[in-house]
Amino acid sequence: MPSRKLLQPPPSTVDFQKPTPNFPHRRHHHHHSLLPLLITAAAASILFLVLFLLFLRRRKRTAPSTTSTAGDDSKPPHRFSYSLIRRATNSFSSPLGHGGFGTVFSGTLPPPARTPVAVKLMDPTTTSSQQGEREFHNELFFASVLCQSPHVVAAMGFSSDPKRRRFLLVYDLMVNGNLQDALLHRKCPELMQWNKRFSVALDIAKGVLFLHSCNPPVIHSDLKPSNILLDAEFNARIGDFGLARLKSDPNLDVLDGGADFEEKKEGFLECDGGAVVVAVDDCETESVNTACYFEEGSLGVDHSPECFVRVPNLETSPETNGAGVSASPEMAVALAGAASLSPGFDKASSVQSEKGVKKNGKGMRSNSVRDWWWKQDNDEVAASSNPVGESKSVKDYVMEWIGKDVDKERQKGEWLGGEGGQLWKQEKKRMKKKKKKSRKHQLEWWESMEEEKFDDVLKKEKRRPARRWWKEEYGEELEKKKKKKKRKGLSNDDDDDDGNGNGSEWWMSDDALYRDRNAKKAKSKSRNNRGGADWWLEGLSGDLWRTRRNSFDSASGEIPKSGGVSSTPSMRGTVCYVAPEYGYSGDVSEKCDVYSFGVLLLVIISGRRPLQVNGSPMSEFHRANLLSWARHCARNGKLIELVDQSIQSLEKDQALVCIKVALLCVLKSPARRPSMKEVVGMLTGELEPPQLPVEYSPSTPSRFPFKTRKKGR
Ligand SMILES: Nc1ncnc2c1ncn2[C@@H]1O[C@H](COP(=O)(O)OP(=O)(O)OP(=O)(O)O)[C@@H](O)[C@H]1O
Repeated sequence: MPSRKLLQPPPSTVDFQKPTPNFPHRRHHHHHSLLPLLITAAAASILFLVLFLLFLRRRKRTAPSTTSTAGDDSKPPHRFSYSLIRRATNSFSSPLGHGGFGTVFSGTLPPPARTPVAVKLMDPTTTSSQQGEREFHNELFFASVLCQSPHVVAAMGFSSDPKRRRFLLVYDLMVNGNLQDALLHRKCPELMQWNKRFSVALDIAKGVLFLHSCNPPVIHSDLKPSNILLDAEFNARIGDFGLARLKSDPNLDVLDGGADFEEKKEGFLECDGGAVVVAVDDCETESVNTACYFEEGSLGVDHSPECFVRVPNLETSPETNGAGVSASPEMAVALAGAASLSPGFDKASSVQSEKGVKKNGKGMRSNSVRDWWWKQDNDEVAASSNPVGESKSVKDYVMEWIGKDVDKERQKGEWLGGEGGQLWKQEKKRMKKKKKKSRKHQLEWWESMEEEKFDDVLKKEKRRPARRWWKEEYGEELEKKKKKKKRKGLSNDDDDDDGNGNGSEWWMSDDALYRDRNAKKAKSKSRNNRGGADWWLEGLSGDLWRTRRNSFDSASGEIPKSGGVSSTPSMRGTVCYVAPEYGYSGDVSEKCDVYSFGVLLLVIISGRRPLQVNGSPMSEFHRANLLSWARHCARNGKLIELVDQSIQSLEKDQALVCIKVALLCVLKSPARRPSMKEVVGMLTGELEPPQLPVEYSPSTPSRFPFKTRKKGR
C-alpha cells in the first residue's frame, strides 16, 4: 500500500538512475486537499501569535510585581487603567481612610493578579490639587527603589489622567491599617504584647535605615504613626512618600549631568550598597516630571531627578510646570499648603507665596500655620478627658488653661463659636472670681511640667512664684546677657547668631532663649497683639511657629486627626514629629527623620500621643507633653514610668533601651542625635546600650520656656 511505503525509512543510498515510483492520481489529490489546509493553519498560527503577543504586552502593562514571573524584570510602578482600578475597588466603595492626598480605598486587582490593594485617589476638590499632584509624582519617583525593602510600602502602580485631574496610586493592602489607629484607637491586643511592640519599633528603624542607606539618602520627612502601616502579622512598614526627598549633597557621586541621560536611558539609586537600576517600563510608559521636588541649587538643573532615575512619563500639568524646576520641596509643599488654607488661592498668589517662602526659607507664614493649627481641632483630646461628652477642642483647653490671657477679640468671635464660646464665658466668670489665685496657680502649674513640683514630696514644700524662681535660677545669666546685649545693641537681635557663631543653628543653644527673651521684651507691644493662646502654643509646640524663634526643644503636641482627616494638609512634616531645625537652616538631613523616629518610638513605648490629656487637666497636665514628660522622667531616673501600663510580658531592659534611644533621637542638636545605623544597632543589642547625655541627669536645671515668655509679658 502506498501509505505503508511512505512510512518506510528512507534508503541509505539513493539510486539516482532508478526512476521514482509514480503515483500520478494519488499525488494530484494530495496537492489539492493540503493547500487550503496549510493556508488555514498558517493564518491561524499567525493570528494566535499576534494574540499571544498582545496578551503578553497587556499583561506586562497591567500585572503587578507580585504576579511577575521569574525573570520578568519590569519593576513597579506599573500603569493601570482607570477602569481597571474602578473595577478593582468596586467603584471606590470601601474607604480605608482619608489623608492629605485624598481618600484611600481597598480593592482587589482582577485576575490573574487578584492582589489585595489599597488605592489612593487624589481628591481635587477638598485638598490642594497642586499638593496632591506633587505628592503623586513624588511617590512614583521613589516607588521603584523603595519597593525593594520589606519595611516600606511603596506605590506598586498608578493611574493618571491629568486632563480630568484623576490621579491614583496603588499599594499593597496592609490589612491592619495604620499604627496610630491600631495602637491608640483600636488598641489591638497584638500590640499589647511587648515583643510585638518592640518588633514594630525595630521594623520602622530598619525601614528608615534602608531609606538612609540609599545613595543619595532618602529622607522621609513625615514619620508618624499614621504613616506606619501594619500587615496581617503586624509587621510594620513605612508608607506615604509624598513628602520624601533625596538628601541634597553637592558632593554626591551621582550620574553625570542630565545631558547624558537620554543615552543612558536609566538611572541609579544605590541601596544597601548595591546599585539598583531604576529604569521602569518601556518607552510606551509615561515618565514623571519630578523636577520640582529637588532642592534648588543642590542638585541643580542638570542634576534633575531624571539623572538619578528613569521614571514613567506623565503629562505635566501647567501647575506643576508653574512650580517648575526652581521650586524646592519646601516651597512646593508650603505653596500647596497655602493653597489648601486659602479658599481664594489662585496661581498668582501661589507665585507670591512661593517667592515668600523662597526668600525666608521658613516654610509657611506664621498666620497660615496658625490657621492650620486651629483647623486641626478635634474632639479626641476632649473626649478623653471629658467623659460626659462635651465637645471641647484643643483651643477650648488652651483657653481654659490659660484663662484670662486669651485675647478677648478672639475669644468672642474668631476662635470660638457655639459650645466653645459658652465654655469660654463660663471660664471667664470663674477666672474673674479667682483672678489673683488663678494667675499664681498657672505659673506654678507650668513650673510643674518641667520642675517636678507635683511630686508628692515636693508638693508639700512652699512653692516659689515663677518669677522669683526664674530670677533665682537665671538671674546671673540674664545679667550677663543684658550687658552683652547692651554692647551689641538690640537691632540685629533676631538674626544674629546664638553665641556659637552659627545663626542657622540657634535652636541648639538654650542661651538663645534667654537672650531672645530680652529682645522680645522690647517688642512686647507687637507681641501683645497676639492672643494668650498663641503664647501658650508657641511655648508648647515649638514646631508650630515656623517663622518665630523657638529656642527650646519642640515640646510638641500632636494634633490628633479629626475623623481621620490628615494632620498634614499644609506642612512638610507633622507637628510634634517634625524636628525643630526643620525649615530653618535648609540643612535637612537624615537627622530630621531620626528626631521624628524618636518621637514615634516614645509614642510606641508609652502607647499615647505626644500631646494628650487624660482625666482632669490639672492633675494630668504635667504628663500631657510626652517629650517634656520623658525628659522629666529621665532626670528623675524614673524612665520606666513612661512605659504603657497595658503592655504585657514587658522586657524591662529592652524597654529602657528603647526610651534611652528615643531620648537621644530627640536631642536638640541634630549632630548629637545618633544615626539610624546606630539606632538599629542599639535596639538590636549589637551596639552598647545608650548612655543618656548630661542634660538628662538629675542635676541639670530645667529651663522651661514658659517662664521666659511669661516674664516678657
Ligand atoms: N497600603 C495601605 N493599606 C491599608 N491602609 C492604608 C494604606 N495606605 C493608606 N492606608 C490608610 O489610609 C489612611 C490615609 O492614608 P494617607 O497616607 O493618605 O494619609 P495619612 O498618612 O493618614 O495622612 P497624611 O496625608 O497627613 O500623611 C491611612 O491612615 C491608612 O489607614
